[in-house]
Amino acid sequence: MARIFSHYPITCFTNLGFDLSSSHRHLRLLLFRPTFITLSLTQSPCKAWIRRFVAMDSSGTDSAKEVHVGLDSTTEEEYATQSKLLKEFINIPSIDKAWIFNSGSGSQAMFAMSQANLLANKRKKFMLSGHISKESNQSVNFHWAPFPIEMTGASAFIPSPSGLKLLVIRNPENESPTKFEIWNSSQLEKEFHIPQKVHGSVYVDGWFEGISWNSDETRVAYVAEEPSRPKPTFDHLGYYKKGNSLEKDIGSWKGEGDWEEEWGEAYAGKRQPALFVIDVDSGEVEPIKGIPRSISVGQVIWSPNSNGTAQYLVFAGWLGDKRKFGIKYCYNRPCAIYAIKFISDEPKDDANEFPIHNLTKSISSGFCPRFSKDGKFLVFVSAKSAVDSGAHWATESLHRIDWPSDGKLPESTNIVDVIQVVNCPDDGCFPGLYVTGLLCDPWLSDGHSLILSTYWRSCRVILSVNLLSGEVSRASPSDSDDSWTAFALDGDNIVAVSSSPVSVPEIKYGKKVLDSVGKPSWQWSNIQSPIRCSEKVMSELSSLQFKFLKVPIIDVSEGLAEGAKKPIEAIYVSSSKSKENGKCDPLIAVLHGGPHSVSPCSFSRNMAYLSSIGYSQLIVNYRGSLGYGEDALQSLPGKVGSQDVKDVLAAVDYAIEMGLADPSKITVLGGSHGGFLTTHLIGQAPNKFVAAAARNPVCNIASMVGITDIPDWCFFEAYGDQTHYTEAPSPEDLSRFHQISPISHISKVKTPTLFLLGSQDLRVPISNGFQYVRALKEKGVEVKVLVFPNDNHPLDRPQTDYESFLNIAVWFNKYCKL
Ligand SMILES: CC(=O)N[C@@H](C)C(=O)N[C@@H](C)C(=O)O
Repeated sequence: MARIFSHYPITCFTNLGFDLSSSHRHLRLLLFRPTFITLSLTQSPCKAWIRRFVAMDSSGTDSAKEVHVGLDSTTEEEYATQSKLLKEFINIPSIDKAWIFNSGSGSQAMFAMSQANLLANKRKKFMLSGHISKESNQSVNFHWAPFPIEMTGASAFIPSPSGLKLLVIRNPENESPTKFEIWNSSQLEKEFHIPQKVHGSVYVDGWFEGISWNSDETRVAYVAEEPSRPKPTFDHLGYYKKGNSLEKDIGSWKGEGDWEEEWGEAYAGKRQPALFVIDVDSGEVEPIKGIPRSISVGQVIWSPNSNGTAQYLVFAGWLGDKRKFGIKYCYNRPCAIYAIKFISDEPKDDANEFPIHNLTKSISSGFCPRFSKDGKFLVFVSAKSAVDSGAHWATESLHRIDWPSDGKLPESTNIVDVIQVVNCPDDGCFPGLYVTGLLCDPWLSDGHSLILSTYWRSCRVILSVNLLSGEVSRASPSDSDDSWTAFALDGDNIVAVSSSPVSVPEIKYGKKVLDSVGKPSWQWSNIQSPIRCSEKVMSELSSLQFKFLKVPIIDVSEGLAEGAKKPIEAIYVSSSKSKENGKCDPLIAVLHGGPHSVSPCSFSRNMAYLSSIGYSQLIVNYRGSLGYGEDALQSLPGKVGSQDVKDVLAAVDYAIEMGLADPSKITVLGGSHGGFLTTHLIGQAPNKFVAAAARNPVCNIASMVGITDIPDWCFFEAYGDQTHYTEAPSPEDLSRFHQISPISHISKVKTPTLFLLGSQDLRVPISNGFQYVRALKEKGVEVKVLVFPNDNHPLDRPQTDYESFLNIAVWFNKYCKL
């Protein structure tokens, strides 16, 4: 729940959504079904809240505004109406993961899905399974189980390679033990409780996360928080007690001890990721020794278990010895693939540590290791372009190491390039690799081709990559404008999910076929969707359409690399209904963060909701975005606040010229670097936008640099190289940071702006937004601020997400007069 600059909660969420239908004298909060609480506004906390809310909902001083009670009845009515529609969109589930199991009678699919639970402010997790049958006419049918099964409370599900066992991990919310459950096809076989003194929560963050069964299904290797480190203890007199312990003891108290670096945003309070192996029969947990503490371990897998050869644990390791910068969204943190020998029956004492091998010494980044099915190759992704340049994300490469058949690792490994960084893709050609990870088992039956999902311009596509030849071919349909993600393989067939801004995620089944020269392609069939939306949502979506706009760039400055001179891409989403007098709907310019990220052409509940209430969208992938090759991406650093702003303005002007936007009804919305652009645009183009909404925006890099978890980002994006970085910025640095920040254009701003801020944000700390807000208030610009006390950078907890987009809708409606 948000705070609107006050200590009093303003909204009450129910399983029905949000209702603030009150008269001027009473605020009515709708609780579970028939229960209403009527709070008299003469009661002090509520009154104080209303007073502050009004103050921030308008410009200037707050003194005289207190006579009004928060919202007028029309606005309240609007919140009530909007909340009902938004709730229908928010209810749409997501498909998060999938597994395929093969048995004699065909394949069985299991889908992990989730849905917002507003009241609990969590996502409800559930599992839906189905039988895949291939009909004689080549069509494919999924026979779904009648109902999904709720799985809330489970942090991870990891089926064993044979599909006969399922490991369920339940991380605790407090200092309780972590639970490991081993299920067979009909019941719980074993349950182990791993106390905090052994390790903390298992990492299930999609970054360090790695949970891997060995081939004979007797052990699981995984990454978990190392045990708590002992803290200094003081007795009741305050005297230091020798021999620190972890135990709590009446009559003594714990100090804090030495501060330790953490991995920044999203990792606050998380202890160092370390490697463990559990024996699934006895429950015995073995911490893997011999890995220096300077390496944060992640993404562990087992090496092939060939007869008589040594078995290794292979993992990615990030160096965090000197300084840990924020790692979330930051692929530029140096990392390598390591291997350490695992010998289970050796006596485990410290003398028996095995050396750790760095397999990727010759390049600055290696992660996501995967062994080919026959164990001959080890494949991994590299973000060396990001590490070497300093961009937080850049075009990636894919590499291969031939794994020694005798299990003896050589002193130095030969790394073969499979996919190289693409600088300037030819039109319509592969633009380079942009993956966040690989499937657990990405292999086709030929043993040397793998399936992956990557950004390709504004779309996500599925590729097949031949590891031997480096040939890359598109497995998802090349004539589709939707975004496609591979979820699992059923032999050589692909189970995927596709979506677009105007269509909810759908499951697709791609059957591999060979052409006359033996080249594979995939024939795609629709699978009856497990995602059912309300009729209202379906009808709203059916009246929407989208297309790609190719927008010529306006500043072809000298020295610009070839790939940075090409038109940028924007996705235009609009209603397909024809308008009276050919009038345009109001438009939202939608700007992603990063800046080295991308807005893919895929479904977003919130954005679909905004479309359904009558907004067109112009989703701009300005230069610097992923998916367009390295030249375009690297053209932005050193020019942020200028080149990216010009690109967005070019896209908006292009939409106006094409008759797609009414210049008097254009709004702008963005978060983080997208919020940097939003606040830049209202300063640099003060007459262009009638309203703006900024989510955790970067407003002043000069004040952010000292407190963000990624100060290196500030230098890199400001100067375009890594040479200027220092922990102690000079006055010249600060002056440059100020000059390229939205705050330097504050005097020109007039656009009413909504701010959505998370108090726990370590990436763009809340003070950055506040400073800008206060400066706007000082000038009398209309602002509204929602603060989410328990949210960090993404503002994506269900209640926060819901309240944010409800307010964005009402805010934009106010200025676009819908
Ligand atoms: C690298 C990074 O986190 N940059 C932030 C300023 C930002 O824009 N973040 C992106 C990823 C976001 O969308 O939040």
